[in-house]
Amino acid sequence: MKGPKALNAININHVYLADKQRRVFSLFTMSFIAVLLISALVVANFYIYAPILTVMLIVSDITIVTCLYYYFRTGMLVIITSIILVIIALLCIALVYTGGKDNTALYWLMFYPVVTFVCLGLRNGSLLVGLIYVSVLVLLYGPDISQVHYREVEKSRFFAAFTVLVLLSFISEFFRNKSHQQIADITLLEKQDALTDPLTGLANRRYIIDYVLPQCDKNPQVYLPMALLLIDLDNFKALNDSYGHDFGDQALLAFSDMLDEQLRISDIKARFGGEEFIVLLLKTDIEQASRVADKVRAYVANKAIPYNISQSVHISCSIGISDILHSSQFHKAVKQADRYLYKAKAAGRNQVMSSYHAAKKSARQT
Ligand SMILES: Nc1nc2c(ncn2[C@@H]2O[C@H](COP(=O)(O)OP(=O)(O)OP(=O)(O)O)[C@@H](O)[C@H]2O)c(=O)[nH]1
Repeated sequence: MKGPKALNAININHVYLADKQRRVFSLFTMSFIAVLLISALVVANFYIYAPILTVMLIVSDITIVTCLYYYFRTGMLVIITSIILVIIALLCIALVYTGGKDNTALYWLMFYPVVTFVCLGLRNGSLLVGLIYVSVLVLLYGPDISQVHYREVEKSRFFAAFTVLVLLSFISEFFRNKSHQQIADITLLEKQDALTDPLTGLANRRYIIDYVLPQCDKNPQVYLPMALLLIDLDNFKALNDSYGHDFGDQALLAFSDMLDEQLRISDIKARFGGEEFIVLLLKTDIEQASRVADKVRAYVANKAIPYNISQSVHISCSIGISDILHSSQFHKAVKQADRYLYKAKAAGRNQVMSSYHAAKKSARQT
């Protein structure tokens, strides 16, 4: 069995969108509380705090609100969250330096690791939490530069509690992130499975209906005009009867490789069922598609498929072509291509039939 090579377009954006919503919601909740607290600090302690700290608090408030405004305009979640959390980290460090109101600064730090891991994830969160952890460690136990002196017992109790909190926040984010990734992987695999032919790894009918046509509707300039090739392997029953069902499977696999070898990566190749395939040639008209189909037909007919060490087998295919000028024409186009395919079979198989071939034939006759 081959991998789902044709299905790169499948995405699981909804899984990532849910995670983004979680982060956005956390960012706004955190920012709302931060702005409220900072404003309350400014108002309540206007005469107590040093003017520099008051100015810092006001500037921080304004910067946080401006950042949120820019998030609405640009959607740059990680950068804006990082800026806001750096501002809050600097404020926390300044609070520890000054002691805050009645030396309560250390208590406010307790929120920081939880909020930072939730909003920024494991990697960026670890950087910022590490920064604040080291800064506070230096302020409390390093050179005596702080404006306040915390009691030894207060410092050691704070550090024990803070360290446990940092570790728990890290562990919980680590496992949340891991399970989120596993859910994303499983969702992607399930989605690919549902849209893939298990034998050839090509797309299936559902992929065309559920993915290609809606995409074609959204971005017609990328897809249209589109040519539809309905391809059926010739005398496949006889091949199965002569060489066995396993070799029949091998021939289907070899045929899907031939499609890959002959067509562009951007062309959509799907197994429609049994020994019938559909190829959608993007931005291709009937004349170009007829040439491509002739090339594929000749290639398939000439390529030998090894049966055993001494023997190989040739297969052939018949192709009917139609064109699609709007995604709504798909089902009609399949029926039209099927009519041409029937003509190709009736004309002796190993043939391509399309309106272009029909026009050429009648031009030759006149
Ligand atoms: N090995 C194998 N055979 C399959 C598979 N799917 C369908 N078939 C066989 O393909 C054969 C198709 O036979 P028919 O529909 O009579 O067509 P045909 O023999 O190719 O004849 P024409 O299409 O008229 O050239 C059937 O015998 C199916 O059993 C598959 O996945 N593997």
